[in-house]
Amino acid sequence: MAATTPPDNDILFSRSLHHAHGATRALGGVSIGVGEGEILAVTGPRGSGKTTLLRCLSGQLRPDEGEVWFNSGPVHTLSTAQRERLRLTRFGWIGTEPALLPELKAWENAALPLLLAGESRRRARRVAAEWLDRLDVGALAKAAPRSLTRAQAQRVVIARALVHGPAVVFADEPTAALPATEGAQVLRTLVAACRSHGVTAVLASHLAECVELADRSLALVDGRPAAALPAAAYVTGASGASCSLSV
Ligand SMILES: Nc1ncnc2c1ncn2[C@@H]1O[C@H](COP(=O)(O)OP(=O)(O)OP(=O)(O)O)[C@@H](O)[C@H]1O
Repeated sequence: MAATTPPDNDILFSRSLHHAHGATRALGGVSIGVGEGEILAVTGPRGSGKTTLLRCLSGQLRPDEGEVWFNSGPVHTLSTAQRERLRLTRFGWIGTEPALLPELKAWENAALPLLLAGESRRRARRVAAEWLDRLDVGALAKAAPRSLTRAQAQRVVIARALVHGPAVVFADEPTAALPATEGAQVLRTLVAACRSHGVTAVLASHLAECVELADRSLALVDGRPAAALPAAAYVTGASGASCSLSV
């Protein structure tokens, strides 16, 4: 049966996502729509399925069942190579650990998506330097990753996730490996950068501040939206809007 296309106003959309890692169920049916330029916080306790959801939405993982749509095109039916290309050109990814290539300088790490896309080194360096400036680590452009603090390195990772003008950025607990104060600052910088450039963001985070900064939030429990939980356990965003979701 042909899949029905998702609503036009959602840049990212999933329908009834199910996924298991071996015998462990990670997602038990998650349907969600994210509008262009929206910031969505995904919350939930350890093991609730946040990482698996972000990996399915970003095309890293093909769900066992269900659909993922980006820009009205199906992601779940793409080949591995097509999904890799989509990730490289239209998405940005920020993991928990600030993973940088140790043999490259900070600016080269930040410029990687542009260099891989065949941009000239000169232009890639200029654009990467602009992003490092915006993220308050411009002075560290020539630094080796080993000389950076974890918070500085994560800012370089954020620059790398945004440097190629992605449509959607996914961040999986981007501040969990950072000291609390620095983590909150990095999160605020990330959200501000997405907002000022109209980038849609899906942020998994345990920080209450993430929910406050986001437009909407989705709480997961055992791989399912926690819509049935009491209001106090299901926090909505600053706008007061809860996420459009169904199971
Ligand atoms: N590679 C894997 N192999 C086996 N089980 C896995 C794997 N990855 C995740 N799981 C299990 O799937 C469930 C969902 O995990 P997931 O990492 O998506 O949740 P999470 O909310 O991101 O958790 P955390 O906050 O700890 O990162 C958990 O029960 C987890 O143990």
